[in-house]
Amino acid sequence: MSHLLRKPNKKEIEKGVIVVHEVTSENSPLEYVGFKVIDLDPNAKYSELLGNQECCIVALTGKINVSVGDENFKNLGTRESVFEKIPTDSVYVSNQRHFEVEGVTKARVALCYSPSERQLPTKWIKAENVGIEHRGILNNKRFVHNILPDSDPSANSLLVVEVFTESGNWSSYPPHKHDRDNLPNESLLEETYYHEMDPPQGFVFQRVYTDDRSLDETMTVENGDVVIVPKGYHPVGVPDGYTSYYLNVMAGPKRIWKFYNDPDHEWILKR
Ligand SMILES: O=C[C@H](O)[C@@H](O)[C@H](O)CC(=O)O
Repeated sequence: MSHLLRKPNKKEIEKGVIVVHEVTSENSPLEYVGFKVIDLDPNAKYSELLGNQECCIVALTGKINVSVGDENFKNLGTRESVFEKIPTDSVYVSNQRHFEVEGVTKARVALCYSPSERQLPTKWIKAENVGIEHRGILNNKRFVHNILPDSDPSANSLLVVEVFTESGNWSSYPPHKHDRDNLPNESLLEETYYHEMDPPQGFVFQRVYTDDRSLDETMTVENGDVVIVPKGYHPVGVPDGYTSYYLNVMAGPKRIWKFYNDPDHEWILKR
């Protein structure tokens, strides 16, 4: 199995709190991006004191209460399944802050991390304020919920977006990369993909590759898997009959999303 592919690895760290994924700089090739998926039973609590990291808490499914210091956000979350295709609530938490997430219902929560040394205000990113963007034509159509885009100055280095790709379409396509700190042509952003499939027995193919093919991994990615993108192009193809969801976390030395398309495939944009 590719070293970039992570299957769910559930660990109950305390009653009703299950860590499904944990990607860190210690257990991955990533230096900037960290990522966790947590399942919470009703009334179960997960808490953390952040060091020099910021965190975006995404209510993937179910309802949660979030407290950050003396700020409390109640009944966050808008959906029982990501495939309701409606934006959800998130909370931005800055460095050196303590947060707690409590399950109101059974809930799945994504914790998206990146470096932060300049403490910023805690922010409830309300579902109704999440920008929706339709991209692509023909079989390259997908739509995006921009949870924490680079146009939102609420974070120091973190970018968070969720992407829906319908049956028979491709996304993160034409293949693009952002692995060079070379603005204005390209920014350097590491990335993680948290994937879900509808129906759940589905799969997508994701390739992660570099121009010199020193890295060239093509993965069969299933429901609940995580793909790590330290560098390179990273297209996703969705088989007929299935809908793909993924949550992207990106971070790097500069909080700008400027990607570079693979010249071999950029022609498809000119159809
Ligand atoms: O770089 C960002 C990720 O590859 C995805 O968020 C991608 O941009 C989604 C898409 O536009 O197809």
